Amino acid sequence: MGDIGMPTATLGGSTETKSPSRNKLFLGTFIHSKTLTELEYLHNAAVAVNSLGTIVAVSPDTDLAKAQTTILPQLSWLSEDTEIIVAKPGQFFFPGFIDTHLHASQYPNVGLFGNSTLLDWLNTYTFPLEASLSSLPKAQKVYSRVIRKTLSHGTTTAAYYATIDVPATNLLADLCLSSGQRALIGRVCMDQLGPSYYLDESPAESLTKTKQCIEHVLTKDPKMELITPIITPRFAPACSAPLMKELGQLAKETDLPVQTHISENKNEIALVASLFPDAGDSYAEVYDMFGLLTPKTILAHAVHLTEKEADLVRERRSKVSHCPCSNSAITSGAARVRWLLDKGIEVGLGTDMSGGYSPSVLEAARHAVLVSRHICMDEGRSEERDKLSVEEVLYLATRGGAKVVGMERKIGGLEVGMEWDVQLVGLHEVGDEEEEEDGGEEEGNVDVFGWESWEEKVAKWVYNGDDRNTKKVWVRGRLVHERR
Ligand SMILES: Nc1nc2[nH]cnc2c(=O)[nH]1
Ligand SMILES: [Zn+2]
Repeated sequence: MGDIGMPTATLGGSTETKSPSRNKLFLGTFIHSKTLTELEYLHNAAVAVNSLGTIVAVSPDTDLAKAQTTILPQLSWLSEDTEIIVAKPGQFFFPGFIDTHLHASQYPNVGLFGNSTLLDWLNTYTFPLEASLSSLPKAQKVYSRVIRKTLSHGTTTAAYYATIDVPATNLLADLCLSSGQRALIGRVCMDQLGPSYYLDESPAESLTKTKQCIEHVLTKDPKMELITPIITPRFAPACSAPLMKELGQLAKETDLPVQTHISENKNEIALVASLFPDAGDSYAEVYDMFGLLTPKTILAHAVHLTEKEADLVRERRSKVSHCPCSNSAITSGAARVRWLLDKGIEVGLGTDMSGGYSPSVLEAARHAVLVSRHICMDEGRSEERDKLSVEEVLYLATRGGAKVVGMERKIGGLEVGMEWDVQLVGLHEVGDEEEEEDGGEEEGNVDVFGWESWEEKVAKWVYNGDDRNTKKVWVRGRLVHERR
């Protein structure tokens, strides 16, 4: 595929992902998930990241002087060639968030959903906006902004839906490349249910256009170092059987990931049952019939799955993106995350903008905590373990998300061999006169008084933090956001 024929002065193409950068040494406190329930805290530690963005050393109890006499010689790095980044007291490095489900094209509509529910929300708010992004200047404006906004909230990897439009979808891929955000990019496939002005004309056309977008990404980032194409049947009601069959076949041939929605809303489920009577009232079975339940399939929502469906999802090793903000906003229901996890299904978090009202994975994490508490209350259960903890939702936002997008060996944690996709988080320490002279804006919403444990600081961040606490963000070792 060639270029898209519009002003793309900011686009860097494949060279961006390979641009030489310096070796870096990070010093300070590092926090990441050790297990689903446990965070690991490394204080006064040093992490060395090579010029390719890969972590090559993690050394606890190492200050700058020690790092200079131990780590750097071991790596044959010269001090003067190494960039040193030191976290201030109270700051900590944390893996970048992985948003396993969001619609880049819907970003202008965040917060706009009124009292709608899924099917009328799609017709009233969503399809008209998505269709309008066939205007490339408009797509450029929206996509540039959504990338900047999500990076500023610490999202280093995003599984994006674009629209049905090929040039605009390719533009989103180009902009992620030039901005340095790791992304899965999906052209939306839909050949039924939508309005006549926003539909693929036929299964064949949908397949051809999907292949064009895949080819575009593979031309720009042949090794999929930063961008991965993802096959994206919108959801079963919007895809004919022949289209889903073609897409299932494509997934098999290419071994690419797949993303779609499942069991989000009760009317949607009834619609699927009426459209696909052969699936025996099983939404999951519809996807399975067409080869779309693969180990690389991301299923957004899974709110109303039956026991049998969840078992099928587990058997196929497909993954679930939990989108609590969206499920509350458009009143879809409460997904039973503990139940999914107990079954052995991998779960990550999704903002699902703009069904979800916020670009922040941190917001999704705290909302996941609250939804899990509502599930306890609704079912009249009081078992502590039904509730998701701060540690658990941070796992879902990082390591869990990495498993959902199939990148658990690369991202989500801070081990040697992983890539440096990291955010530097800073909380406001009360009494820091210098900061108080800021006038408040940069202090953010989290006040730390000095007597909190690190576990308490992290909990305060999860419940009250926002983008003001995200001071810097790196992807593959490249600084992609800095709060000034
Ligand atoms: N939340 C959500 N669910 C969907 N189901 C089909 N399309 C969509 C969408 O754009 N958002
Ligand atoms: Zn969605």
